[in-house]
Amino acid sequence: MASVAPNTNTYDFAIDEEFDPAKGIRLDNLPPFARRLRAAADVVWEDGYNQPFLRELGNGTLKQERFAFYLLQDYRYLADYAKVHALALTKTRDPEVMKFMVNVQNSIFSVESSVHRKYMAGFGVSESEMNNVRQSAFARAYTSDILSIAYGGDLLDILVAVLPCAWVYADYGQRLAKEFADTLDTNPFRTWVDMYKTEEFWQGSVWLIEHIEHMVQGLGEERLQELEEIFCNGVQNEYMFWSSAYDMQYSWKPQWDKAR
Ligand SMILES: Cc1ncc(C[n+]2csc(CCO)c2C)c(N)n1
Repeated sequence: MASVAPNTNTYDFAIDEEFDPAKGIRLDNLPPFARRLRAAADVVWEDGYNQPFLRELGNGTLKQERFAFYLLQDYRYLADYAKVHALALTKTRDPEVMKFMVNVQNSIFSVESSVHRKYMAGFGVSESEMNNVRQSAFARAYTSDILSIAYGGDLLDILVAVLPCAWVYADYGQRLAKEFADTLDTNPFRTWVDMYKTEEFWQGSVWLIEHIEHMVQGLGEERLQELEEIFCNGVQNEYMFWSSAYDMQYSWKPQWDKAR
């Protein structure tokens, strides 16, 4: 059996500390609403980092077929994530927000999905197989959620809905790089960790956190709770995306996988 490391607390997130604007937004220096979101999602967030998929990805023992399942689902996910940003662009006339949305779309097609394509080519999976993958129930639930928010919600809803994607990945990427620093050189998943651990990826979250923080000023508690719900749901979807890939499960119940 693959060795599973004990729960390691590599996260600097300090829930009680005051935000110091002079330091800028960092994983250990979050403004109030971001801290509220992070605290509300904490149990799922930590379970996510400690789940088998991430443990084994970190120590290099994750089975290739589980990683390939994940990448195929993720490749499709990325296309929908780009569409969410395209829709967000239609909800604003603020050039800075519009530019961010364009940059994310560009980064998906030029940076992120090229890492996916490289891994898949190494696994002998063709582009046409990648484009015709059967979407899992868990992946569909996630993309349906964010797409419905993008179609029906306002800009703030969308920023909060896409924040878990950016923030969870930057956080886990940085933590994995730190925790498994000694063995990363020979880890087959190193390219993946290297991509998400970068400052550039974290800056995407910083941008979102800053704008969300600004936009929630003066909003009532009911609206803040709605946003918290969107965020926590996203973090849960991130968790299930990995755990269902680990189980290579397409349907809500594994025994339904073969029924179609
Ligand atoms: C299920 C899933 N959730 C989040 C990401 C990470 N991610 C997707 S797009 C983007 C920002 C711009 O490239 C980031 C960080 C992923 N790959 N798959």
